[in-house]
Amino acid sequence: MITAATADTVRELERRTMLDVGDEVLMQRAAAGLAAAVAAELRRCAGRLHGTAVTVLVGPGDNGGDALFAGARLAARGVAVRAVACLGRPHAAGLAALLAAGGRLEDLPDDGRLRGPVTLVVDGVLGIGGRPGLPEAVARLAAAVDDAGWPVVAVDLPSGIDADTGAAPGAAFRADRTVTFGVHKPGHLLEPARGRCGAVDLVDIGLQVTSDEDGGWLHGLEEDDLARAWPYPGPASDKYARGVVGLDAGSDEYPGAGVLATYGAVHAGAGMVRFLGADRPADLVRGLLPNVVFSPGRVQAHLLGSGWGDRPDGADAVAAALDTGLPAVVDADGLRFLPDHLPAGWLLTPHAGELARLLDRDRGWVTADPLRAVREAAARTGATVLLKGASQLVATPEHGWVGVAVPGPAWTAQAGSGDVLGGICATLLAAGLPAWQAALLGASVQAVTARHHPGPLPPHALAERLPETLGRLEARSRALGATR
Ligand SMILES: NC(=O)C1=CN([C@@H]2O[C@H](COP(=O)(O)OP(=O)(O)OC[C@H]3O[C@@H](n4cnc5c(N)ncnc54)[C@H](OP(=O)(O)O)[C@@H]3O)[C@@H](O)[C@H]2O)[C@@H](O)CC1
Ligand SMILES: [K+]
Repeated sequence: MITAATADTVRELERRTMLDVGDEVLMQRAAAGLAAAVAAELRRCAGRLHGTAVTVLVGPGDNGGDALFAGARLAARGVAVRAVACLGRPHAAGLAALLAAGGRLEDLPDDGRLRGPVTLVVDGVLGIGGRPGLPEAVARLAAAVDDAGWPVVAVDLPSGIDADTGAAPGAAFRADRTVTFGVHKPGHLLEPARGRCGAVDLVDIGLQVTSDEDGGWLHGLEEDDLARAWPYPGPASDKYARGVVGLDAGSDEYPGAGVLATYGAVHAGAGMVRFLGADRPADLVRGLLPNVVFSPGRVQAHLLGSGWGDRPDGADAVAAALDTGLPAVVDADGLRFLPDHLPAGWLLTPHAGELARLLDRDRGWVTADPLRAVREAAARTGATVLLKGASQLVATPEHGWVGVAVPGPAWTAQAGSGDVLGGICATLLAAGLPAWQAALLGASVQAVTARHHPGPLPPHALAERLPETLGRLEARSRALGATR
């Protein structure tokens, strides 16, 4: 699990730690970790440290201070280090340390082009104190560094991104490796910023990262977390332990959504699937999946809404499902028929456009800060909300942190993926998982399956590969259990 905290929370953690150790110590710890990471990167790309040339781009704050102190450590080991002052006046003590170690300082060239030998670039322009975007001259430099193809190590985060939201609304650096300190930031987990970070190293600087009760925290699932948490059936599991799902998805106009949701539920390991939707999708499902049942009866969770279109009795169907007291997934068209308040055991699975409609906002408001949007949706509806997209976020009234599913390849963003995902999540609800966990595991298992298969695969074909993924994850969970 990757834990991330917003800039304000990080500053509070730092403030508390500084009371114990003093303010210089944290920066020296950060610089030592950064220098070690840059040295490892130099060995990887040049095979040595001595005789390599590192250009350290620095801004006016402590992010530049980290970079300058790290540069001093590298200079002391035979690396030719020059700092380029990109914004304002560089951190005084850091600059003094670099100059004393034999490094030098240059101004930002007017044309944004770096001259002289460059083995690697360190981006220490802006850190958590940075506003998103870069002044024009620095933006030109970032583009030139990108074009030149030099390896880039970012200090804390690639300058120009928004640390707290993962947005990159203007120019920003692109790193091969990002070295962060104490705790990850949301920008390391959330697209599009995540895509600019490269590999992320976390350096321990002694912050006490204990509380995750307030609203500033994110937890990013990794594949091993998914392997540990998936509810694999045991030898004694009957169909009710594995979960009986009632699917009311698809319509005569959009039958495919019903078929895809059923593929998701069946291949995620539902004990039994009752298909309770319209006739046309029911006929298609009957022809494809003979294990599905079509009569009403006992279920443990509902799926409503995928492919409903303009269904006249949509509100009645949602109200009837609420009356059962069972958990439910509400997807797509079903989201238009919600009452004012829902239980936290209900899971809403909108994409950005649907979430915007749900909150009476425009889509841009959601995409500018998906974290804020998913939190607001959970608070307003009372339900758990999975916001689908490049980063899949889960917020619930049950706790303050937001979950981020394992990221998948971009090709999974295709029509029908959400229908399959609805079926997977409904199966996990039926197996007894809380809605937030069903959402995180469901979105993650779909992403992990896609990661392990060369795509693009159509959503039903990806669903058919879920059992293979689950087999691999179960073996992994046994291996993890054995080494615990
Ligand atoms: N705190 C700690 O204990 C530790 C912190 N550590 C390190 O400190 C980093 C945070 O340092 P920081 O707070 O000094 O902020 P940082 O991002 O370097 O620069 C802010 C300056 O940039 C300016 N500015 C901002 N945006 C701009 C823009 N778009 N365009 C132009 N200018 C812009 C801004 O100007 P202003 O907002 O005042 O106008 C201000 O002058 C953190 O990421 C980590 O690396 C580690 O050492 C571990 C211990
Ligand atoms: K940076």
